[in-house]
Amino acid sequence: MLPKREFCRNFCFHLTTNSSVTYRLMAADKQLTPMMAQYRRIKGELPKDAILLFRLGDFYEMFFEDAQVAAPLLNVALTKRGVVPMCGIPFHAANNYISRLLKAGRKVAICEQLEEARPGQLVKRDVTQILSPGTHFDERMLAAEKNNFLAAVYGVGKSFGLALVDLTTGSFKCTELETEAALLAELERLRPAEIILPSEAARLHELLNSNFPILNGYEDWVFAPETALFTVRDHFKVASLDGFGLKNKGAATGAAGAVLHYLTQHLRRDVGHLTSLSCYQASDYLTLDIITLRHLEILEPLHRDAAKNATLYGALNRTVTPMGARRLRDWLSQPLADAKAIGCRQNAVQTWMENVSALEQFRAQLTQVRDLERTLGRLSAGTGNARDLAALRLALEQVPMLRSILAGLPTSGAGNGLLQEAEEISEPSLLGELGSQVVELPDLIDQIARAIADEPPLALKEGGLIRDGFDPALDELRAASRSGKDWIAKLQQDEIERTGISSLKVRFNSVFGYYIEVTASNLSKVPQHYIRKQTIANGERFITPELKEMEGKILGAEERSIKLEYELFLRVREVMLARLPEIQQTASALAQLDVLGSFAETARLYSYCRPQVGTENVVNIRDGRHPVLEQNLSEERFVSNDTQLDQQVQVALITGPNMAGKSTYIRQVALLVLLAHTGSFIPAAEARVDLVDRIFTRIGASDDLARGQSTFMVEMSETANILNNATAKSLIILDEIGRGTSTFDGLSLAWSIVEHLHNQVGAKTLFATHYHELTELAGRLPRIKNYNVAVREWNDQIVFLRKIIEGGTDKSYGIQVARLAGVPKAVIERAKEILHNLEESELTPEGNVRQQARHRAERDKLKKLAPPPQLDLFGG
Ligand SMILES: Nc1ncnc2c1ncn2[C@@H]1O[C@H](COP(=O)(O)OP(=O)(O)OP(=O)(O)O)[C@@H](O)[C@H]1O
Repeated sequence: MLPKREFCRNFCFHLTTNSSVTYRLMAADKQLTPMMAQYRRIKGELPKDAILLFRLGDFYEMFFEDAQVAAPLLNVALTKRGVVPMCGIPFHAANNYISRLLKAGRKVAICEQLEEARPGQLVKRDVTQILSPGTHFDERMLAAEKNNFLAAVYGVGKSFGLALVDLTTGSFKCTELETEAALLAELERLRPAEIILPSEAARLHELLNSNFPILNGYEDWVFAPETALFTVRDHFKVASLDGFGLKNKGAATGAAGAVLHYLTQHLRRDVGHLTSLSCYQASDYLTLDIITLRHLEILEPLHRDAAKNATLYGALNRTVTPMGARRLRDWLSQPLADAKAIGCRQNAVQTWMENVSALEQFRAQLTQVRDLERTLGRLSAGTGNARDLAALRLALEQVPMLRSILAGLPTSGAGNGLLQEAEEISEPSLLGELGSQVVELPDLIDQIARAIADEPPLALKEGGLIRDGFDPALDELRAASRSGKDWIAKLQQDEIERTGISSLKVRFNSVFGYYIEVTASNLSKVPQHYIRKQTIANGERFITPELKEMEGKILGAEERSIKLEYELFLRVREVMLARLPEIQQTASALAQLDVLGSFAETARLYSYCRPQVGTENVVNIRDGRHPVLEQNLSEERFVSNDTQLDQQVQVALITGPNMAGKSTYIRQVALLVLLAHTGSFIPAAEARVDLVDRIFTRIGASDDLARGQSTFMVEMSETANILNNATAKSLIILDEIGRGTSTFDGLSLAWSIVEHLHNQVGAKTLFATHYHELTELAGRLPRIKNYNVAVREWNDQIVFLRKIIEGGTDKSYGIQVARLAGVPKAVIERAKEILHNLEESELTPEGNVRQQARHRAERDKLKKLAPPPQLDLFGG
């Protein structure tokens, strides 16, 4: 017998072709074989860029261009039949291969056989799923703690509409962004797995192309607000979108409509579980631009090989469910801009910290809820199985206890005197509010408990899903099958007695069904009415008419009971779907409670404090620590530092040796300010962090060679962005501005940037620099203060104290650091010699003294100068 694949190939090509003129036959529709005509029809109805996996027996086959594209991606052989290129993948390992195609950014259409194959007849086939990178449910590609967003972007005038759908969780949201930079930052934050945009929107394509991998042009008319309005209204069955906050938001409506259209029409997906649409506004949140998101390493480390927890998210994440982890990422990358909302979260964290045993109990219980959002996503999108129903039940069973723990907490979390704004004391309790959104569903739990077996299998069509006693018809079928099996078991005993063959066995396999097996030495005793079916190495197999009759009964009953089980599963699923909005609301509330609990747990473990949050432009931190570094330092203990930015000190200039801790310190301040805006407590002894409107960072040197920008160009573009967009409410951290060019150019730029920030912008600024000359500025401008990172010199060596102290410094200790780094002794000694000469005078190319120290004279002149003009730095 041919292996199945060969059989299929011969079969299909027997129908398809028997000569090398296949391609011509394919091209003329009327001459196509029935199967190829079927293939053509199905392929013709699909999105052009989808690769069609066409089920043929135990394989999925790809033909023509699909095969040519897929074979190298899948690393399978590209073969030919006639002139038709083809390749195939085994059905049982298809998921692995499909993942590879999705990872490569392709869409995959899966065409199944809808009936048993019968030789000589065309099998019914149709597409059951079209998958794309932003719309699949493949666990191997999904990260539990990350959303898998499909995004749609639509530009109207200067605004951009952005809509996001995560099919795996049922999350659907949209917003409008006013600038390209804001759009890029939001996309960077959310990192969609796939983005659709109008095909003709050339500028948008250009803008997104270099930053985001999977962009798909989609029909322009679908984005038009009038069409989109209709699509969204139709999906939610509402007359107006005002209730979603979409009034007068053409760009957001366009994007939301397009994403729905793409899912339902292009990918033919069921989106019934997108039960709500939330429209959010950038102004509700602290603005973090793309550079800040990356450089502060909020969600992802800058360097791929960095430890996983080397991010703010990694250091803060103590959530106990994946949905909590996803929500935490959201909160950290989208800090709040409203003191009241921040106060509500702080109250919740504080309540937990004051009720630690309740917190522990709550978190232990919450663990059992697992990924309720994704369980719901799978069930409602039709990919879920009975195990998902069992998981849903387990999650819902935790609800009464979770609610009762919440109910036992004091209603107000405030009251330790740290709060600055008295009105926050009367805020409604966020814990109470979230608790009221967690819904108990005893009927549904009961229904699942009665219906679904304790440990159901993964497969839905092999039985074993439904409990005995749930459905009388199923019980009857099972009884029939069981009694048949008892009859067969008894038959073996009876036949042994009747024939005297003690080794006689009644067995079953999927090819022959039930049969009687007799070993070679006993064949002479086989009765006349046994019908020989097969000879095997050590004996023979027989059937009898009565055995076959009973087999028919058993198999019939089994087949029907499996079918019925599947129907019953679908019925229970329907019951669940009727409660979908309540369960989604419960999941969302539990995700938030998980984050609040995680904030409390981190605060408790690392002694965080509750920052006061006001509106007067003050940042005053006592004994602040870097949240990530403090958890990751193995050799040193983290040294805490203070920060004071207010009406008196607007710009803090931080000098100090290499390696002393300048960058760490300024990043730490930015992270603590950010963290305070999320409602989390922060690693400090005491803190007041007033609201800021944006956090800007200019850190580190990175080339953007892909876009043809040099290190210095990148540095200056980032600086320009800051100077053009910062306000008096912003926080800016600048690390070594000007380093990328010649000393004098760099110093001049740094000098005038600081002046501009001080005189024109008024933003709170931390400026770490190696230009000691800049410390002169503190004497000239009122709100600039010098700090340096203390070191102790000892026998020509330095000890880093990591303490930020007031005052400037004029030594870099670069040579000492070079020695610590292992630079050869001879080089170090020569460097010292050159340094000495430099300090005294200018050098010849050989490193010898040439003339008197002009440098020093210039500095002295500078010191004597009366208050600015600013360009006098190197004048004269
Ligand atoms: N407060 C601190 N407590 C303990 N260790 C610290 C502290 N601050 C910094 N460090 C350690 O010192 C190292 C160097 O710090 P950092 O990169 O901030 O120095 P830097 O002054 O910016 O150096 P450079 O000027 O060479 O860029 C950090 O990687 C960290 O391990």
